[in-house]
Amino acid sequence: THKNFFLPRPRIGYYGSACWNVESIVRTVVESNYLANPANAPGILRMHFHDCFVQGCDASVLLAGPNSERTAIPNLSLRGFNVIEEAKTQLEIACPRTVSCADILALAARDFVHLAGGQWWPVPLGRLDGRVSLASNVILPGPTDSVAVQKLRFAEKNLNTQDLVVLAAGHTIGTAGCVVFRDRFFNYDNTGSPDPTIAPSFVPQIQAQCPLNGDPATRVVLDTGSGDQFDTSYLNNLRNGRGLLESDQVLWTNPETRPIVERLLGLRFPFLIFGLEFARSMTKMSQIEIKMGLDGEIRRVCSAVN
Ligand code: HEM
Ligand SMILES: [Ca+2]
Ligand SMILES: [Ca+2]
Repeated sequence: THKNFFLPRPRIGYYGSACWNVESIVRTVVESNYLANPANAPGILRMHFHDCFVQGCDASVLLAGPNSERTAIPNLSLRGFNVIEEAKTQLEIACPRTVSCADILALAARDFVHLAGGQWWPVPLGRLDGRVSLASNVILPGPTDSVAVQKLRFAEKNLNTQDLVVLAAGHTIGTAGCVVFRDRFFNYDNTGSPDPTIAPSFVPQIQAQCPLNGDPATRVVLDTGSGDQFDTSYLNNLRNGRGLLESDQVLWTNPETRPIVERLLGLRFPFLIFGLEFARSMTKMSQIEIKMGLDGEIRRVCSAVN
């Protein structure tokens, strides 16, 4: 509609001489934190997703305090807040009150994906930080959601079915806690048996890592065999019935999403190149409901409003 014409949009090179080295400062902080702990890569990628899906990409997820988004169940296992705060501290020295936490998070997610072996892409900048963060606003797709529900969550953010499949493949890195998927491997939907869509050999493998009497916080890689490489292995695992979450595996069983997985794997024409599509869909996701103009602020610290 005509209204979209006036929506402010972030752009490449937004900070210009106001903070000419913003990208290299973020990159350096990301590199040192990746070396210190590669788990920061999935941590920050997921944090960026959880930020953008709730009140837009405005760093609302970073605000601390009672009833903030951080206290909502899906956000309790977020990690890497220290990385964003470290970059912010350095940027406040180099270019005070200039670079938003929302932009830092978008850049850091891109840099971590690249360091983990994924595609690099340019990130338009100019997001402002939001002033509101409420746990009650946190509505995210869940690990037992059907494709229909996942599609709905993404459509609400103007992301299509291909974006859903491509972005879910962000699960090519990182881990999930046993509590999130254990039922699926022991007692799926109270059937007393595992989910029949799981590859038979995969069942005992996960059962051994997440025994019923074990610690529900134990973490298991989402992409078996390639948990720290940003590659297409996750998609191949779906094809082989080795998706960890139900929300992952249904992307293969569903007749609408499966052809997208096949195209990304080069099994069906027209082929899609995962790295390029991931960059494209991330560029869309990282511009959800951006605040510019009078809508927000540049925080001094990322955990609190000014
Ligand atoms: C499509 C719907 C999605 C669902 C249902 C979903 C669900 C989940 C769940 C349940 C976990 C495990 C959390 C835990 O146990 O700590 C997880 C982890 C993760 N998710 Fe998603 N997710 C979705 C989409 C995405 C998207 C779009 C991205 C990013 C592009 C993403 C990136 C990640 C990453 C990187 C991890 C690993 C986090 C870590 O190791 O710290 N997810 N997701
Ligand atoms: Ca947000
Ligand atoms: Ca992988």
